[in-house]
Amino acid sequence: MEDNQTEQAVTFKSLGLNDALCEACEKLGWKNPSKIQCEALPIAFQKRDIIGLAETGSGKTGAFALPILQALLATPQRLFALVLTPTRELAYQISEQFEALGSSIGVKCAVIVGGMDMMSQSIALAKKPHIVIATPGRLVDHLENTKGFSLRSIQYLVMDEADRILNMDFEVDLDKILKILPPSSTRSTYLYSATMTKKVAKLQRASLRDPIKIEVSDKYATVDKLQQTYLFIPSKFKDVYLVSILNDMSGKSIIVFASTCTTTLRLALLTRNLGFTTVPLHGQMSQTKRLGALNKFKGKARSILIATDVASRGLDIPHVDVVINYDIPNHSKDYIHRVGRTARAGRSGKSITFVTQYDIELYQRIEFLIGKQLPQYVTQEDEVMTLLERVNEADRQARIQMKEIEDERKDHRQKRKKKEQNNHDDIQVEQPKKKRKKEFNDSENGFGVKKHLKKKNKNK
Ligand SMILES: Nc1ncnc2c1ncn2[C@@H]1O[C@H](COP(=O)(O)OP(=O)(O)OP(=O)(O)O)[C@@H](O)[C@H]1O
Repeated sequence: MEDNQTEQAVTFKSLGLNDALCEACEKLGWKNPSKIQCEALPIAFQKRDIIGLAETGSGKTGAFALPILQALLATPQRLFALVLTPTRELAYQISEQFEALGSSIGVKCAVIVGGMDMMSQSIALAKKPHIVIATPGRLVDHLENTKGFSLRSIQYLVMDEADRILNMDFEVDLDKILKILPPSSTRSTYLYSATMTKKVAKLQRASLRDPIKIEVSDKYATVDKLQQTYLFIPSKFKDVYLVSILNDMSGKSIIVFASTCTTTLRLALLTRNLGFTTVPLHGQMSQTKRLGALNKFKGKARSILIATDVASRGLDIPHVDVVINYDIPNHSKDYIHRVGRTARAGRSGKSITFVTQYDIELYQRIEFLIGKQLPQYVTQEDEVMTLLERVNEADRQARIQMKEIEDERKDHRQKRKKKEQNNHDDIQVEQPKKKRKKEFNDSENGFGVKKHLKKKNKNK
């Protein structure tokens, strides 16, 4: 983490971290603490509440995980800390980091997120892990329905991506969680994000106890090593420009952000029809498919990830070279998180934001938020336009594929409904056991695309 390292003199040890954890940092290749870690660790060791604001990819996870692990080692206790995150993928990632840092002290984590089996999560909770990492909705489900599960003993509460967690859409769940936690006077609370709300009322909901605010960079700064650009194009040519840029950047790892699940799927199909190795990630996919897609991208089996904002916060995939905002984000703060998926931990990266005739106001808000004007991404329009026909054809195919996938889904839903109805009618009569139909949602698209393509090829 070149840029985030402070002077050689500051080491994890000199900040007061114990030997086991210093060794764990070394094993991860963390030679020196990052700026946010330098600031946060001593304050956390004094048991103070923290509001931590630092740029994307600057090591905030370590800044809250290390003091929690150090305290756990001093006073071992089950159900010691709760970490709340807005997305499921981020919960898994945080758990991996806790486990990597805490491997020598045998720390046990449980990830409690939606879309995964409740029963196996209940079993994991019954084993009383040290750290629970959860998305708010599923945690509330367990608090209400899993017998014997309580968080009354936790000593630490972390809200990662805190401004998002404190947003309206998590309000009801968060209030329920806060009500059953021990009072703030008997626990430490940490709020971390790259963008923090200034609204005092929102922060008060987290019921912090005289918190110390740590800001290691200018407000809402984007990373220096990130080369940000925009591209002003007519809305109708977004696809062809996207394909042209993907062509130019072949071999690089790229995340493309789109605003809806439908566009994400369409772009994934369109680009695949043109031979790119693309994988989509959006909220309408099953959780298993979401994790599968992400792992393919992380493992470099796919070079392009096309995603909605489920991937905009927190995901740490060091090899991402480029972020393309195909659709401009509706909230300017999301821009900071999206482009922060590249240029992490001192590496460099590029971002290109498409700005159409409809996006000018939103774009100006982004420039205002980051406090700078960005240069235009340079392209040769005539060269780009040579691709137009092929891109339009790939799009036409993609739309047909989407329609067929949707029809297949509807058909599947109807069959399932009918089956349920039959089972209900014949409740007294034992049904012959049918072989369970292969899960419909069985491709990495989450919409059975592969199956559909196979069938099509057969018909050819
Ligand atoms: N002291 C360190 N030295 C070197 N690398 C580090 C250090 N601390 C963390 N890292 C690495 O930096 C990367 C980014 O860390 P992390 O995911 O915690 O960033 P973040 O600040 O939470 O970013 P975001 O705002 O996007 O969530 C990770 O790969 C992590 O392993």
